[in-house]
This record gives sequence, structure tokens and C-alpha cells, in this order.
Amino acid sequence: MSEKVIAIILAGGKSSRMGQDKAMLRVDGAHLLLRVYQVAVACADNVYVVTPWQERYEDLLPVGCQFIREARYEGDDVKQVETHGPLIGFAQALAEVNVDPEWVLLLACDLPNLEVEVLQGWIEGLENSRAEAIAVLAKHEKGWEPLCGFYRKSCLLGLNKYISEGGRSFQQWLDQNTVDILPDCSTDMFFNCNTPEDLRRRLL
Ligand SMILES: Nc1nc2c(ncn2[C@@H]2O[C@H](COP(=O)(O)OP(=O)(O)OP(=O)(O)O)[C@@H](O)[C@H]2O)c(=O)[nH]1
Repeated sequence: MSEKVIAIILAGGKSSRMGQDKAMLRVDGAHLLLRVYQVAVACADNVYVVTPWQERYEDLLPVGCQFIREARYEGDDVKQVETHGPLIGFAQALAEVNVDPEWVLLLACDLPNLEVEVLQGWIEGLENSRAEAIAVLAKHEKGWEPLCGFYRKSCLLGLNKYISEGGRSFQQWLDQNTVDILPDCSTDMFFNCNTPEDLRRRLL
């Protein structure tokens, strides 16, 4: 029997390179965050959206969507909100999630090319991963693809230790641990929209 997963979607970035909230961009008629959410629902028993600004997305996502409200720092000027970055957003979400499956599908909100069938195939393969692997991810020449892949919930202990020692890099944390590699990493599912140029390319 194949593994079950929960999904966590990260939707709390500054989108500074895009110049507007990436989660709200429309691709093929639907907001990016909604597209990612729908894919996650097709793959996972429970889906959580972790964000410091839940109110922005409440009308966008179906009623009953499970939000995890991430703590944020605010200066006097509300526009100067400081986010913590994806690693801390992930750790905060993992700490909140208390449901059963041991595997978490982690997704960024800016992935316009996700394919349910590919993700489901990967989920089926999770049962073959090594017991000591904290994650199963794609790996490319430049490193891991941390924001479209699978983590064991038990990685939280080590992740919190890494963060408490000042670590903020997915790549560095993953390199310190055992990680299995996903089969067929050549898919363009990992393409993410960081800049207006990325978006233009995707919409062509
Ligand atoms: N919950 C949460 N998600 C984050 C945070 N920072 C980034 N993300 C998400 O992580 C994914 C990748 O984000 P990046 O593109 O690296 O960063 P970004 O801040 O969104 O964009 P830039 O400002 O252009 O770097 C996106 O889904 C972001 O929404 C954060 O502090 N909290």
C-alpha cells in the first residue's frame, strides 16, 4: 500500500523580485496559490497553508482551507513586515501539524507547472526510501529542490536545532542530513515564477 501524506504550502514570502504577491498571480485563469492548493488536495489527506497574512488568501481558497498563521515581526510601519524565510515557515508549520501520516509534501506557492500524476507516483515510491532519510527530494547540479518534495515529520527535531544555531538555509541543512533522491527529476514541475520575466515566459 502506498504512503499517505499531508501537504504544507508556503505562502509567506515577500515576492520582492516579482514586485507583487506571487500567490495572487493569475496563470491560466486561476491564482497561483489556488492552483497549488488544488494539486495538493488531489495528493494529500490534509492540506495546510502557512502564511503570516491569512486574511489575504481567505477569499481565494475554498471554505474550510486549513491555515497555519505564522508569527511575524512588524515594525511601526506595517509595510515593513519582516518575514522569516521559508525554512522557518516550514518549521513553524511542522510544529503545528499533529495528524498521522509521517510524510509531508512541501510546496511553494509559486509553482505553475505541478502535475498530480507525477506527485502521486512519487508518493507511491516513498515506501522505498531509506529509514534514515529525512527527506526525498529532487537534486540538480545547483543543489536540492527543497520546495517541491517530501519530508519526514520527524525531521522537526533536527530542523529546530539547526535553526536555533542560526541556520537558515535549506541547502545547508539538507546537506547535513541523509536525503533520498526522487526518480525522474527532469520534469519542468520545479519551474517557479520569481520575476515578471519568469511569468511572461510561463504565459507564452
Ligand atoms: N510561510 C512562509 N513562506 C515563505 C516565507 N518566505 C518565503 N516563503 C515562500 O517560499 C517560497 C519561495 O519563496 P522565495 O521565492 O524564495 O522568496 P520570496 O520572499 O517569496 O520572494 P523574493 O522576495 O523575490 O525572494 C514561496 O512559496 C514563498 O511564499 C516566509 O517567511 N514564510
